[in-house]
Amino acid sequence: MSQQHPNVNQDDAKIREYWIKNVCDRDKNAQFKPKEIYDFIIVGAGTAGCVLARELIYCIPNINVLVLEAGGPDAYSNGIISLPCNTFKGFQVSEHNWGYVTQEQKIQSFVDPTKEILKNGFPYICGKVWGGTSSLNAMAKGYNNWAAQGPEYKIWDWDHCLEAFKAVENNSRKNPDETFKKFHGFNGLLHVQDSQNGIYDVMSGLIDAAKNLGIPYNDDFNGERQNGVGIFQFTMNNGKRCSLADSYLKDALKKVELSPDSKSGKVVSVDVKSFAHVLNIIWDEENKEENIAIGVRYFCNGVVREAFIAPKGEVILCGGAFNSPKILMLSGIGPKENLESNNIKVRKELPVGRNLLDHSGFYIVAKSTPSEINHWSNGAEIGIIHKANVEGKIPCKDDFFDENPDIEIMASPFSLSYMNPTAKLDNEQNKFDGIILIPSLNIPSSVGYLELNSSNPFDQPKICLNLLEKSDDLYRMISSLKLCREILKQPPLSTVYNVKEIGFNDDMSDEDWERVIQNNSTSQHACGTVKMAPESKNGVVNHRLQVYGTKNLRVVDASIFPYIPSGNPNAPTAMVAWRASRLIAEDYMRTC
Ligand SMILES: Cc1cc2nc3c(=O)[nH]c(=O)nc-3n(C[C@H](O)[C@H](O)[C@H](O)COP(=O)(O)OP(=O)(O)OC[C@H]3O[C@@H](n4cnc5c(N)ncnc54)[C@H](O)[C@@H]3O)c2cc1C
Repeated sequence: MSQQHPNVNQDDAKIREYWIKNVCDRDKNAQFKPKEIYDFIIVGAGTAGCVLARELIYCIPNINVLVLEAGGPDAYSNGIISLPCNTFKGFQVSEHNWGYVTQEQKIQSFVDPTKEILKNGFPYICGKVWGGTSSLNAMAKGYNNWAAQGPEYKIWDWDHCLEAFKAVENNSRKNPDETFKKFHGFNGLLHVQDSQNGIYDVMSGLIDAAKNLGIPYNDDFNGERQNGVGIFQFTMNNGKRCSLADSYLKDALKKVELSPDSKSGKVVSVDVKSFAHVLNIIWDEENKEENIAIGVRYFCNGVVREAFIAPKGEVILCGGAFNSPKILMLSGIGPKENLESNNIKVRKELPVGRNLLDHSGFYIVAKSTPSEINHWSNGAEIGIIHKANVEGKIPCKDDFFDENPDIEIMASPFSLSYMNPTAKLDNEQNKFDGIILIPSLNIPSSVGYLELNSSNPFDQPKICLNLLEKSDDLYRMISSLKLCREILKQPPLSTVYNVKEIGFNDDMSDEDWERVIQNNSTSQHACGTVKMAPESKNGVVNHRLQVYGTKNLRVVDASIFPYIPSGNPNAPTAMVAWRASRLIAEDYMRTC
C-alpha cells in the first residue's frame, strides 16, 4: 500500500484534474504555507513556463516547482480560448490581456526626408493566462547564427535546436514521407495537425491565384524549404487549440507524490498559483555584492507574499518579452540611466530591454461573395512565404524560389459581422465576408527598446517598437503589399469569388504607400529584450540563460532570442524552454 502523508491526498491528482476542467475558485481560499520554499520558482505560465515546469518535474528527481502566473486558468474563458478561430477574441477578454499599448512615434520619411510621419501606437495583445501568448518553424540558418556567438554557444546550433523542436512536437500528419520525418516530432505533447475540416473554397481559390503568378506550392513550411504557398498546420488537438497549458502544464500537474528520500514530508509536484503577480526578485542581502537571488515577492488576493528557493534552487523568469525585462529592471538589473531615473538601485548594469525585435505586419482586406463564412475556421489557414524586393517593387518569379524568404503572408477567411457582432455598421454594404491577408516582415532590420515608466510594478512599461524604422524594412513591406494586391486580382478569386481588395488603389505614390504603412503597421511577435549573447556583445544572459552578474537567476522565454526567428515564435519559444530544462537539470545534478 502506498505511504500516506497529510500533505498528499491520494486523490490529489484526481482533484487537480477535476479542478483543471472545472475551475471556479480563483484561488481565493488557497492555503498559503507560512514560508513557501521550492526548488524552482517559475515566473509566468506562458509558452515557455508551461514547457519548463513539465520538463523539470520529469527530468529532475524529487523536486518541487512553484509556478506563479499573473493571469488565471484558460478555463475562465468559457472555452473561447480553445476555439482556433479566436486568436483575437480570446484576448479581448480583458482579464487575459496585460493591456499594454505601444508608444506613438515620429520618424523621418524615407520618400521625402523633409517630412515627418506619425506612427500610431496600438494595443499590443500580451497574454495573461495559463498558456500565455501561445506553428512550427525550422529555419536552420537562423539558429546557426545563435551558435556562432562563441564556442560555448554550440549548444544552440541547428542540430541541438532541431532535437528540441522534435521533442516538443506531436505531429499527426497522415503518411509522412522521410523528408517530413526528418523535420518533425511525433511523440511530444504539443499537438500539431492538418486542418480537420479542410479550408474554405475561397481560400483554395487564393492558393490557385498565387500559383497563377508562379508561386510554387509548399506542403510543409516547417520542412526543407520555407518559400511558396500552402496550407498551414495548426497547433490543435482534435480541432481545438492546443496551448502549451493544455499540453505541458496540465501534464506537469499530474505528478504529485511524496519524495521517497525526504523525512520532512516534501511533496514532489508543480504548484501553480494563479492571479499571482510577481513584483520583483528577493536578493540575499547578506552577500550584497554577489546578487544572489533567493526568491520573489508577489501580489495575490490583495496581499504581498514571498516565496523562496531551497539550496541549489533557482528563480526562472518566463514572463515573456515585455514582462521578464520589466521584472529584471524592477529588481535593479538593467540600464543605469533608466533605473536611476526611476529611483531604482542599480545592482548590475545590463542592456535589459534594448534588443526589442518584432515582425511588423499589415492587414489587407478584400471583400468576396458572401460564402457563409460564419467563423474564422482555423484562423490563418494559408501562408505565402516569399522574398521581397528591396526597392518596393512586386517580386519577380525568381524571388518566389529564393531559399531565403523574408516575408510571410498569413491569410484568413473572415466575416465582419462575426468579428464584431455588436458593431453598428453604417450600412448593409459594410457587412461582408472576405479574406484578410497579413504580410509580416520575418527578417526585420529595425530594432526597438523597452524601458520602465516608473518603479510601480503595475505600471505599463514604455514600449518603443521602432517598426519599419529602417528603409529596407519599409520597401520590403511595400513590395509584399503590392504582391498581395496582384494575387487578389487573379482568377479564380476575381472571377469565381468576386474578390475586391479595399483600402488601396492603383494610383498610389510611394509617399502614399509609406504614410499608410507607417500609420497602420502592427505586430505581435515581440522578443529579444533579454538577449542571449556574450556580455561584451550586449548580452543579458549567457549561453546557459543565466543572468550576468547574478546567481540562481535565469530567463527562459522569447526574450532571450538573440535574433528573431524567421517564422512564428511560439514553437521556437517552446524549443528554448525544452533546451533550457536540460541545461538546468545538468547544472542541478552536477551539484548533487
Ligand atoms: C495575438 C497573438 C497571436 C499570435 N499568434 C501566434 C501564432 O499563430 N504562432 C506563433 O508561433 N506565435 C504566435 N504569437 C506569438 C507567441 O504566442 C509568443 O511568441 C509566445 O507565446 C511567447 O512565449 P513566452 O513564454 O515568451 O511568453 P508568454 O506566452 O506571453 O507568457 C508569459 C506569461 O508570463 C506571465 N507573466 C508575465 N509577467 C508576470 C508577472 N510579473 N507575474 C506573474 N506572471 C507573469 C504572463 O501573464 C504570461 O502568462 C502570437 C502572439 C499574439 C500576441
